[in-house]
Amino acid sequence: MEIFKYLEKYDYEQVVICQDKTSGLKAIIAIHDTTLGPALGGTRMWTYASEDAAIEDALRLAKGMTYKNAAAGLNLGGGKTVIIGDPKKDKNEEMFRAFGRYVQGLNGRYITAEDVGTTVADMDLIHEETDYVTGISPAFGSSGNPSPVTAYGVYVGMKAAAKAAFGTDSLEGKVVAVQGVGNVAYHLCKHLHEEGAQLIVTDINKEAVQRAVNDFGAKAVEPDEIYGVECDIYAPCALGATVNDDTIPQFKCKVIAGSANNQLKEERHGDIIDEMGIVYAPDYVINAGGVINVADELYGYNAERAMKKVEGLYDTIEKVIEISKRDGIPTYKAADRMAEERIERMRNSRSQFLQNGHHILSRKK
Ligand SMILES: NC(=O)C1=CN([C@@H]2O[C@H](COP(=O)(O)OP(=O)(O)OC[C@H]3O[C@@H](n4cnc5c(N)ncnc54)[C@H](O)[C@@H]3O)[C@@H](O)[C@H]2O)C=CC1
Ligand SMILES: CC(C)CC(=O)C(=O)O
Repeated sequence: MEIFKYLEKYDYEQVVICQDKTSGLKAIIAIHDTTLGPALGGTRMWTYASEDAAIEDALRLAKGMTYKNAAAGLNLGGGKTVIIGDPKKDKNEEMFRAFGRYVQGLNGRYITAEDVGTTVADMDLIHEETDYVTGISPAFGSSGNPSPVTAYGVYVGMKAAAKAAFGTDSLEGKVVAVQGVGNVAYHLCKHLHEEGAQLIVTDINKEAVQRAVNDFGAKAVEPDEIYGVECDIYAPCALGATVNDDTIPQFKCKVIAGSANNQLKEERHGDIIDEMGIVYAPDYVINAGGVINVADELYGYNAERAMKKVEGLYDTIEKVIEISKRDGIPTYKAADRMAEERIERMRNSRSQFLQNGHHILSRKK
């Protein structure tokens, strides 16, 4: 990968490569844009096919966080970390402590949290080395695992998308095909089941599938069958890029709304599904519940306040759909426009000199 060419193309600020031989830590912290504030985004631990694939994932996810935080109205920029390794086998205490020291070294430019493959316990270890970590144990006055809150945000956002597609936001009787029934999707399935939706689920983890079958009466299908099942809504809740040239011709859904980051393999796939009349709830808008929740910790965590903001994702999805209709553009472009406009407004807003302790004047005292 020609890294500087890529960084320049999408205007990244910084990439930190972290290595700690003793613990086996190999991590990439990507900071995309801090116009709105410090970069907040989770840490993913995953086995990547190559180092290039890991770097590319970190970069794509970090940029997604810039847009997610901006669209969610947070005063935060976008960043993300990937740790290369198998979260089931390769974790150790020293690894997360070593990573915590790298985060501390960035002195608040980047704040981390959970993502795929990392847990509250991992965040607690990072917290031993730095305060720039969220989603730590509630015992520390923190918000804990963001997944149930992300799931609630996806649920309300799905209802808003359903309203645009079916004329009602009721999900009773709707068939929802859920790909990946992990941390977020298990809770999503619970909300959907309670509202009377019918669930079709898949996962590469057979136990996860069985749990959804037992708890919610879901119908299980094989991983490669999920795209073509008869359903009203496809909810991608595993990894990214599942809306692509191979899957689109199989889709029978009228709505795509799920928690996965980077659902469109390429932007043109967002154009194709739009032409097919599928209502797409842009990934980084609908899955912002978790980051909204952990970001609240920066003000002193208040669960009620955070949930109120997460409920607002219904209106945000409606707004994106409105912009899409008004401007005749696909929803993914409408979301980008909304996020970019906010960043631009803040970048261009008048700045007045403030004595903030960092200016040369403060050294004169
Ligand atoms: N946890 C959170 O609060 C947030 C998560 N997200 C995104 O939502 C997605 C899910 O996150 P989590 O539930 O936390 O992760 P998770 O790791 O708990 O769940 C993902 C599930 O997908 C399954 N999976 C992986 N590849 C698959 C495939 N090819 N076919 C079927 N199943 C497959 C895994 O076995 C796992 O059960 C990720 O893309 C994540 O980045 C986004 C925002 C916040
Ligand atoms: C708290 C998080 C789950 C933030 C994040 O990394 C994300 O929303 O993808």
